[in-house]
Amino acid sequence: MTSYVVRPITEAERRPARALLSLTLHGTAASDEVWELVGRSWRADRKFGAFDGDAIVGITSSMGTHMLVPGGGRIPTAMVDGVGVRADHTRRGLFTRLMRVQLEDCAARGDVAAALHASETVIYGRAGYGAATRRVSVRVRAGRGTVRPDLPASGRMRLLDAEEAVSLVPGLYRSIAPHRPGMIDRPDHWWPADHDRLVGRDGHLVAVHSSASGTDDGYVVYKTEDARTDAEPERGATVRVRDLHAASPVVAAELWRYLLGMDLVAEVIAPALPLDDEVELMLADPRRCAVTGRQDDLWLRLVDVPAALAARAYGAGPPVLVDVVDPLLAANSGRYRISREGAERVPDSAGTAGLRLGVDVLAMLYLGDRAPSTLAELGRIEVGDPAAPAAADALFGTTRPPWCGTFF
Ligand SMILES: CC(=O)SCCNC(=O)CCNC(=O)[C@H](O)C(C)(C)COP(=O)(O)OP(=O)(O)OC[C@H]1O[C@@H](n2cnc3c(N)ncnc32)[C@H](O)[C@@H]1OP(=O)(O)O
Repeated sequence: MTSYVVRPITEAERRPARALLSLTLHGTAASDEVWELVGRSWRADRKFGAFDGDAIVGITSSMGTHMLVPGGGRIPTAMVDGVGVRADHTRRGLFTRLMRVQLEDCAARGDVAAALHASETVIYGRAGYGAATRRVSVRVRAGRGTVRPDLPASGRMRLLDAEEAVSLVPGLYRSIAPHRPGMIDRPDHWWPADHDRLVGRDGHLVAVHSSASGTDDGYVVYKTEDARTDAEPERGATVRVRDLHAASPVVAAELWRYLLGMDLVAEVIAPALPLDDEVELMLADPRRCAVTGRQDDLWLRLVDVPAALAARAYGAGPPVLVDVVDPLLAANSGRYRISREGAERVPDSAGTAGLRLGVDVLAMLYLGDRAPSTLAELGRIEVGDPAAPAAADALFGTTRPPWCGTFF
């Protein structure tokens, strides 16, 4: 029986740990050229490995940042950016051990939440994560005049070279986002692997919109794939949007006008837009836009439930007593009073709980994505007071659905 050691990785183990992650995700280890950028994002800090002797066979990794919550507050958040166990060591409890060590480390650092994009939906619920934001994928048939001609055209678009794309976009992202719950600050070391590498080595392009007064107010990172063949020379290219942020819907429309109006382009695919995205409202013929998918996006784990509940704002609704159950981080389990004025922990003897729910389910309603009443009807929340689900809907509901808008 193998006895594994779970511990922080050392500086020298960074590259093998990254190669392991790639292996578990069926990718290939970074070449020296790619590692030059990826390595800058892959710090030893906040990484835990599971070791079989000297060999690293499991990894979990995160970066520290802040996430916007309803009401405009920001909570310290761990962006969990890499989890994997080597195929010949799975189903022996290594993931379970790695999650526990990572969450304890997050709690010790003062992270109020941890967040990730899951490769599969069945994995993270057992560690207390819940799907907290969703995204839609759209495909728009391209062509000039696709964007409504009456939409006011303003400012201009310009294409950046790779060097400008590396130096300009981080500041532009900071000036435009985050503006809705679920969005995060992008740490400095997020950029080398997830932006610089794409624009420098992977053929992604960046187009920036500036207003009539010359202020940059939107950008899109995209890649084109030429689909023309000898048999189908008229077939246009596909444009894949990687990252699009705009200071207003009018600026977003200008970015779409640019993408859809490029020569030799047949379609534009954007795989990670907010649930309430307005692309079809920008089009002369809304049916040129097909929603091709809708799925979970950010999975959230409330590490410090009292701090998380206190950090967000609540809508107008009668107060509700909520019992939270957290088998992994037991300090979170207990009774909370949520009201328009805020949230506070109360003794278990204080009244009767209106709702009782797991910490994973709390994550699903924390940013406003899911209505407590729906989760109660589907048996995910126990109801102690029949008036509580509607009251919780009013308290937790937000005007716009949450969205992350950053892949990590
Ligand atoms: C943020 C990100 O990085 S997302 C990327 C996540 N990584 C991957 O998808 C890479 C491929 N998969 C893997 O590396 C591994 O299978 C992991 C990390 C998902 C799971 O690692 P393991 O060490 O096998 O998990 P562990 O043995 O702790 O399993 C715990 C429980 O989860 C279950 N489980 C684990 N993975 C899966 C899965 N993919 N599907 C269904 N159940 C699973 C196990 O059966 C076990 O259940 P039990 O407690 O009822 O017995």
